[in-house]
Amino acid sequence: MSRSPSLPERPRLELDPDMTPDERLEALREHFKEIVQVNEQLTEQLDAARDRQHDLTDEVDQLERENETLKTSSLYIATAEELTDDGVVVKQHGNNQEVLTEVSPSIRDGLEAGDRVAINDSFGVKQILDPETDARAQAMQVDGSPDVSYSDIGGLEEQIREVREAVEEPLVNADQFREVGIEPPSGVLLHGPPGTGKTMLAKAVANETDATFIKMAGSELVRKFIGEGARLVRDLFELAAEREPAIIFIDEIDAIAAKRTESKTSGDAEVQRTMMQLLSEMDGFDERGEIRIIAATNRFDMLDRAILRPGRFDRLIEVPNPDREGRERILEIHTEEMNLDDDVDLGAFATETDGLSGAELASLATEAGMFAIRDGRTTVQQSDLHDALEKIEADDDASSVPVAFA
Ligand SMILES: Nc1ncnc2c1ncn2[C@@H]1O[C@H](COP(=O)(O)OP(=O)(O)OP(=O)(O)O)[C@@H](O)[C@H]1O
Repeated sequence: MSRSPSLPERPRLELDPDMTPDERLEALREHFKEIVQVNEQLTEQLDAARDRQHDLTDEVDQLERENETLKTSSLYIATAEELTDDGVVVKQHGNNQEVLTEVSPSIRDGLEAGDRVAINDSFGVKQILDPETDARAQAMQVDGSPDVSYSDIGGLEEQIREVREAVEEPLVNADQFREVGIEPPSGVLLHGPPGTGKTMLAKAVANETDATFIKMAGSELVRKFIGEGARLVRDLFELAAEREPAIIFIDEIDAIAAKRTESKTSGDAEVQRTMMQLLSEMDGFDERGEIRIIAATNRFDMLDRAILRPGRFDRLIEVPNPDREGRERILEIHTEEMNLDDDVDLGAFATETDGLSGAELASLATEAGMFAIRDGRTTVQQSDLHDALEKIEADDDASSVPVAFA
């Protein structure tokens, strides 16, 4: 560091009593000149000192910022598992270490079990992570106990049987598979038109096996989390390992596993990376314990065949639109809580709803209820069902105007 220059000497005025008035005046002028000179030198030094001070302040700011970054980067991510009178039980991500730690009252007030938190080296909770800024939390929907059961699903008996065999059995009777010496299917792919109950099937199997349901939507990975897809897929499997038994559900898998196109845009490269990560997670799946993986797609034709190879999504289950009996059962399920007039014949009505999906039948039931309310009634009549069907078909026609494929 450079040393600051020493201050100029203070000029001295030496007046001799024998001096003539002219000589005294001359001496005073000389002294004045010296003072002005020293003043100039001091002003220059002061300016230089100010510049230096400025530089040093910048340097201090910079160091403070670096210090902050160093401090924050040494925080670890954990989940607050349980709030007790003695403190908070946190589980660190990555190594699953659980510790009981103390937390300041200000943080404690806003903390809830299940929150993701940042902890320091000594496990002190430093901050609650804002779910809005947490891509992992945004990209994954985690449900400890989904409230869908097999009996809520209409018309998919064969599909339920297959899902139970491929997903539920290996989770519940892992020993039996081991003893017989066969590997259960790695991944199950549900394919079929929109709104036919694919998500319901995955949730129901999680519910039935007391597994955590973790959903990730392929389309969001490529639209919302550009550049983070591969990392989020890794996080997905990591989270499942933390929460096992777990069902990973990847909806709209076609968004990340579509056939390779000729174009080599950076977007494609990113999607490729995400898919490669998914494949490598699935290939290393055997050691993963009680985790099963289910994916769904409405665009089976678009899928890259690489994901269908043995050891990956090797059990395909088609989930079609419901047949007449299926539609009747779905209508029964969705009108169960409704006040239906005695004249309502769901069996007959089901015949008229050919081509409707489960989701459309569910909203048809709600619409019928709305027609009854509009008419000032508290019971739903057969005519309300017909009106609702007309409305749904009209909405359908309006929305089937061709749109550019995104
Ligand atoms: N088979 C069914 N039985 C009862 N309800 C159904 C059925 N299929 C769909 N539904 C109703 O439609 C809603 C949407 O269904 P779900 O999300 O499971 O469809 P999906 O096949 O996953 O659709 P998408 O392919 O659009 O994601 C359900 O919440 C339910 O109300």
